[in-house]
Amino acid sequence: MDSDFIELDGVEKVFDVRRRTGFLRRERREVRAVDGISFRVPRGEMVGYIGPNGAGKSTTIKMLTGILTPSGGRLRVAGIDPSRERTKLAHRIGVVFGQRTTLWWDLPLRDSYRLMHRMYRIPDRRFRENLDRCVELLDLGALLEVPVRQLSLGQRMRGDIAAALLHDPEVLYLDEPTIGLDVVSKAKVRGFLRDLNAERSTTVLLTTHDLTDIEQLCRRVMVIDHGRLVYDGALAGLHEVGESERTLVVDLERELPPVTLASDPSVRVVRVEGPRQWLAFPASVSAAPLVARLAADYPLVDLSVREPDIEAVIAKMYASDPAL
Ligand SMILES: Nc1ncnc2c1ncn2[C@@H]1O[C@H](COP(=O)(O)OP(=O)(O)OP(=O)(O)O)[C@@H](O)[C@H]1O
Repeated sequence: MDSDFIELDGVEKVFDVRRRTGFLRRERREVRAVDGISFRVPRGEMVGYIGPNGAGKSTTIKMLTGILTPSGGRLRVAGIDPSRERTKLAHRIGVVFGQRTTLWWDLPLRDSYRLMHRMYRIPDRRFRENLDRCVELLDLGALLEVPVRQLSLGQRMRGDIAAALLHDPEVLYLDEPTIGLDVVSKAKVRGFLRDLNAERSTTVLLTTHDLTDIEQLCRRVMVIDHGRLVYDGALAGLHEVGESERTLVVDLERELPPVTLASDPSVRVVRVEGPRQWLAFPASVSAAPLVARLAADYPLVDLSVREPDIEAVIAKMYASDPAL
């Protein structure tokens, strides 16, 4: 069905790992990196795909691009079997790996884009339009003549996202697109992805360790752990299952005793350092009314909200449901 753009049914990937255990002895071991995963992503949806280190996220993305062949199960992207028709699929997908670049290190950005223009055989007009749009929205104008190796991480990431979009892919796989970026660059990248999804209905699968990425971009999140899908639903639901907490970090005008919100007993001060206090509250609760009440009762100078980390949320999910 066309509306299900990505389809996985019982997909598995088993790696055969050989380890030296003695002078002539080798031990063979199977690593089940992906262990029977099924899900569907309709066209135009933006989905978070999260999990702890080694959970199987990159292996799934590599199977979705056709770099790896599944050991079992059925997988289709736009009706195509990625590992059998990798080249055909390449024209319809874009991939961004936050920790690696697809750009040519010694070439200016513009030359990398020219090479992609040829490689993907993008019609001239489409290439120019897409490049102009990315340059404008990702603020790349001043960077086009700069060799990639001289770009900052945030600039390089924006350059990589543009590179992945020059051929108008229908689906974009993003692996840690905001890793190591400062707050301003993160906001720029997130804003761009939101607009892209709204304007072009690009399907996006987003892997990240930053739950704020998910919160700001995805209505649906899938959690993978030990190669299995352990959650598929709204981020708020994940917080409820995991009983996770967010932290409000407030800077007061002066040192004060731990703040109290009589109307909200679920808020607890967990740390105090001079005029700075850390308040934990259930992640499923909106921060805005808490901030309003605090601002009414206390002399606030500054504040920020910290998301729980994914590992903590998943650990709590296990604690609350031993069947997992
Ligand atoms: N080529 C390979 N050969 C053997 N084992 C592998 C290979 N690639 C991945 N694995 C193993 O498969 C498991 C899943 O790895 P994967 O890279 O998919 O995890 P991940 O969720 O992307 O982790 P991270 O967040 O650390 O990137 C890990 O145990 C990893 O060691």
